[in-house]
Amino acid sequence: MQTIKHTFIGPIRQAVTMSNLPLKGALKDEQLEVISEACILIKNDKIHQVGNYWDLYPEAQSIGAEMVNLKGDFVALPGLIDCHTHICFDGSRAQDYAMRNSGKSYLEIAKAGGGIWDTVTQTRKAKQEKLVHLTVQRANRHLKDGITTIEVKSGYGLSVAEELKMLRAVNEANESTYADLIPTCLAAHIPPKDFQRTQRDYLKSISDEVFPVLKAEGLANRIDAFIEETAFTADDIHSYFQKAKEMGFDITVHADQFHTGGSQVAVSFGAISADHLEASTDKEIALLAQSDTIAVALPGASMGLGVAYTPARKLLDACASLAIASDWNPGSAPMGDLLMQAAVLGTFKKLSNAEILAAITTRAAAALNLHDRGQLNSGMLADIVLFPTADYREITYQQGRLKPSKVFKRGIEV
Ligand SMILES: N=CN[C@@H](CCC(=O)O)C(=O)O
Repeated sequence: MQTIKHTFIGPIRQAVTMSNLPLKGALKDEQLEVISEACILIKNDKIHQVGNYWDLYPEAQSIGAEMVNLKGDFVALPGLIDCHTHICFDGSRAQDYAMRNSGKSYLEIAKAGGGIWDTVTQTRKAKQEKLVHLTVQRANRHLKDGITTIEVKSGYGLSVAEELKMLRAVNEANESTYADLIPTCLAAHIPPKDFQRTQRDYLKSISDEVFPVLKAEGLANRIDAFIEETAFTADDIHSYFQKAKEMGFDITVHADQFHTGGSQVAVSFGAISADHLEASTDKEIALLAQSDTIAVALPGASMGLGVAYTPARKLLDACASLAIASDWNPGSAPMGDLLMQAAVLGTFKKLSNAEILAAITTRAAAALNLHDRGQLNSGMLADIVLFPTADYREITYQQGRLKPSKVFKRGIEV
């Protein structure tokens, strides 16, 4: 028989539940549900109740809940969610960064054989155990920052064996960190330079030989592709995505990073999300807004490359859904600080607190097709972050410098 454990956290000056918000469109801070003098009662790994501290205190005591008595002011948010990362990699691209800062563009470096291919070379040399270790280290750094769910892409393997090595490493890493790692197969990152036949032949080898293993071993439910000049065209990807859909995978797309075209592919395949969108124009914004595909802004890539931010304000005003992710990777986004990047995007694109916080909680959960997290609500996973402040607005105001003092993952303080 399973033992039941209750945990009672409080008093919390403000619990920002992120509940009852629309999935799409602009949000105002007044739409946030903020419970003052709040508490959270946890039952095993789930939230049992969120309410007033004094109302729930007697019940918590009577059922013998473990009391987490908070001293001082705290704001509670649902565990943050980073819905786009590439944290499974080996090596550094400090050299690329210096080259970019001295005038070479990301695409020029890629065309000259550097960029993503450089990381592929270094990641292929690493043993699976080393990738597990590096991924766990990075995931734990994120966890300290309050990020309890982290999507992790492959895409630095680019062969049947190496892509599987990466995805097995991500799954193994998931066993060694409290954070939940959500693996995505990005074998369609760029065409591998050492594959002797056509790009379509390469994609066919992945869909024939990798997709069935992903299903059989439960390694990933998500298939991603980079639609770009130096990567794959809409035509290249058509049968690849069709096969992925037939097999029941969720689709996500690296879209409109430098040139448009990717978001059209994402919408036509009913992708869960279209990520990047720095180059999206009004046409792509309208397309995304009319679809169920979530737009994911990656401000860390804009900062890493020194290019324009995703038109987040326009997307929200057009009634698209917007998530924000760190894109943490060794090339375009080496910083990996989700909260800082989301807050800064907010200042440049005039986003409300509600829009920024929804983009890294409930809307980010939707971008991963996860419906059990992202809100402080009965029945949701007990993924909870406590920031040492009395006013939730301090979290974005301090632009990432205010770090959580306590993080709970599935009811356990980590
Ligand atoms: N744009 C393509 N992929 C990654 C960058 C990966 C890299 O540069 O290593 C991104 O999401 O930004």
